[in-house]
Amino acid sequence: MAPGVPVDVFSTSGKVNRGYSKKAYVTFLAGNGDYVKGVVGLAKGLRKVKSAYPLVVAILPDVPEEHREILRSQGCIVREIEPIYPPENQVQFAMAHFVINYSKLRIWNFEEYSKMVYLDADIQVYDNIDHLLDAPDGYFYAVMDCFCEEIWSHSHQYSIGYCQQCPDKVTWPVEMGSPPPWYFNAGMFVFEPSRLTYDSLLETLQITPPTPFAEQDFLNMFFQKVYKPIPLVYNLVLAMLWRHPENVELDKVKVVHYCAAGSKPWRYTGKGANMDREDIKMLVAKWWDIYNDESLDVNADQNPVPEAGQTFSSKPSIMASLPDPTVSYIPAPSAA
Ligand SMILES: O=c1ccn([C@@H]2O[C@H](COP(=O)(O)OP(=O)(O)O[C@H]3O[C@H](CO)[C@H](O)[C@H](O)[C@H]3O)[C@@H](O)[C@H]2O)c(=O)[nH]1
Ligand SMILES: O[C@H]1[C@H](O)[C@@H](O)[C@H](O)[C@@H](O)[C@H]1O
Repeated sequence: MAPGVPVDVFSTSGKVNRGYSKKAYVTFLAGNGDYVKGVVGLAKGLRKVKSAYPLVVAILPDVPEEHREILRSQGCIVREIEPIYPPENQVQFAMAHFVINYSKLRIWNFEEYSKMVYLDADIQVYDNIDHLLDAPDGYFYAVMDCFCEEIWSHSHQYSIGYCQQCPDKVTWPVEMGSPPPWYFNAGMFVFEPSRLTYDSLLETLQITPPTPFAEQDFLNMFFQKVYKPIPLVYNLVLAMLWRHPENVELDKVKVVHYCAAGSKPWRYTGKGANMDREDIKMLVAKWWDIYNDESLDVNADQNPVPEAGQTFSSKPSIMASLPDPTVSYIPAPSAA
């Protein structure tokens, strides 16, 4: 199969899943801010699509007990993890708000699970995707990213207008060598926890300079050889709606990633570039329908779901101790 062509995960002739098979979804939560709402929404979304697997929440120590209790009452398995930082004195090279995401690497240590689907807290699942947990072992499955938003302005791709979503529109200049490897968005991926991989990830991180998209760049580099792109219905990065509408069939999308600036449903005001689009308004309303649906609560009468508009401090306390970026970014290894 040509590289970069999303695979049908069931027809792949890779290694077959064997052995014990405890499987789960996993997400990540840091700080005492409002991302807990995202996790609550996700837990309810998974319940709505009748997922057969639990949602594990890997939380940093700065998540308050009150929020942990909200998650437990929503049926989540709460697992505290220690933060991971990139090598000392180099945090200023990553985008400050993404540095905390290196901690996601701890989920490779959840060895009691044979396979997991990782989902960011700003993701919602609108269709059952349990079948991803039956994909052949030995690969890292994720959806290819789009380089067209300004947040990519540090990259060569952005500067020449190249995007892997439409590689024939602006082709990769021959004088720049081979085109960069396929690059995935790390808000959603399918992986196998493993102590060996975990140790190797942490060791490699120690000798890898941080880059703008933090763990996302790092995972792209680390799993480059075993990466299998899967169709974008498994992680619709919202910018695809206005950057590559020809690639999107919205009614078929199973997983929506509210990662575009201003699109987090629980912070959505309608202001900002593209935020007044009808499709965005519809997707934000769809997220709220699930979040507010009391029939999806585990114990509807005992559930302290945060109220809409409830205020939270927005910066994880662990990040408060990190310096803001002061120097220009090192381009990502595989996105540069
Ligand atoms: O205060 C915070 C900030 C982030 N998060 C967690 O970290 C995830 C990623 O953060 P954002 O959703 O704010 O960022 P993006 O969606 O823009 O992030 C994208 O780029 C990041 C680069 O670090 C990661 O790879 C991430 O998975 C990918 O979707 C969140 O969903 C959430 O699970 C928190 O819990 N609290
Ligand atoms: O990989 C990046 C990252 O996830 C950003 O946070 C998001 O805003 C971009 O759209 C995406 O391309």
